[in-house]
Amino acid sequence: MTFFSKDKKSALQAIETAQWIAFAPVVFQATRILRNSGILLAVQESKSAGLTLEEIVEKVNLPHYGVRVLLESGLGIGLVTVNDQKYRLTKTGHFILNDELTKANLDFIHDVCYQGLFHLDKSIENGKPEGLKVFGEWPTIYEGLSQLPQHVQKSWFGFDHYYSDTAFPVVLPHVFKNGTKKIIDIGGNTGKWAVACAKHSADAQVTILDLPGQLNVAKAKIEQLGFADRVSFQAVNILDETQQFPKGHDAIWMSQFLDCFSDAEIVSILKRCHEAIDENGYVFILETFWDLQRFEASAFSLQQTSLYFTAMANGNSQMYHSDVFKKCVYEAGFEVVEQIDNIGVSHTLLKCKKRQ
Ligand SMILES: C[S@@+](CC[C@H](N)C(=O)[O-])C[C@H]1O[C@@H](n2cnc3c(N)ncnc32)[C@H](O)[C@@H]1O
Repeated sequence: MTFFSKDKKSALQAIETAQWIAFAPVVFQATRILRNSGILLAVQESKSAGLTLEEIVEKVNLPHYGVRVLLESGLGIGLVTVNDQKYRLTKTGHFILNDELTKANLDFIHDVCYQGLFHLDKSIENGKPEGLKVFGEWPTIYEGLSQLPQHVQKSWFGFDHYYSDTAFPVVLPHVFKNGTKKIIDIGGNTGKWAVACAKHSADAQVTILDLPGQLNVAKAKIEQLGFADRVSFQAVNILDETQQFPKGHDAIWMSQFLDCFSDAEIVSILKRCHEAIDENGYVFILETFWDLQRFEASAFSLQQTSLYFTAMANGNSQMYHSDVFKKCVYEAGFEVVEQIDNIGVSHTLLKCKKRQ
């Protein structure tokens, strides 16, 4: 990984970046409103002809002053250009408007994180998600997930599913290639992986472990899709170390799950996986590691996502560096026998076996 080993900016670029940081919340909110108000869409639809300020005001039905300040902000941000008083969309404006990844990230940051991030300093000091109190009094966001306001849930799931959805089809053949039939899915959430397994293999049997609130959602979905005879459920709070995992399964699957826990908690969970699985069993871990990304922008996104865990989720977990994570895998008694990088948007699959 060479992304972060050099200071690549000139002094001029550096002071410019410093201003982007100083004004980051303004840039963020102006961009969001330019998108949501229909201003960027109107400019996009005008194609190369472009639109004047007055024409945009007419199309979006907002005050002249408001549209003017937003468009001028959009010029500085680089979302639009202006020539002969006509505004046109830039490439960045195009991605803000049309790119699904950008939409998932932007909505997640606004709806789930924005207000709570004000408490990041206290979260760091206390090791607790102090920002979560903007939504309610839960120890972690996971206990509150099914009770969050509808639009917050929508953005949380939109973010979570955007990343895992693209990875699941790629990893299914790897998980099933050794004759795997019975799988435990820890942190199975809405049951997406269980459904994908049931569709992929007629023999697949999945046991979903999750908090009770999430299991209710998963159960309803699995029944609706007609897979109730292939999927079973066990309510657990994984942080309760006395709770053991069911035995007699070929594999344990954890996707975007262990990043919800601290280093010590990951070791504890994996040790219980070690007890539950026999010598020939595998533990499959699907994770996003910031040091294993192809693009600097992906590493950046994951590094910043870590602070969602700090301020909003649980105060002690993150998107890990793969070295830190693999140390936990080793400490729990496993070795990584296969590693597949660059799956979906940004995932790595770790296939782990008990160490001899
Ligand atoms: C980020 S989601 C991952 C969902 C899914 N595996 C995927 O790949 O999209 C994390 C899941 O872990 C569950 N979880 C978090 N803390 C937990 C706990 N203490 N005990 C059991 N499950 C927990 C959450 O309820 C949620 O379903």
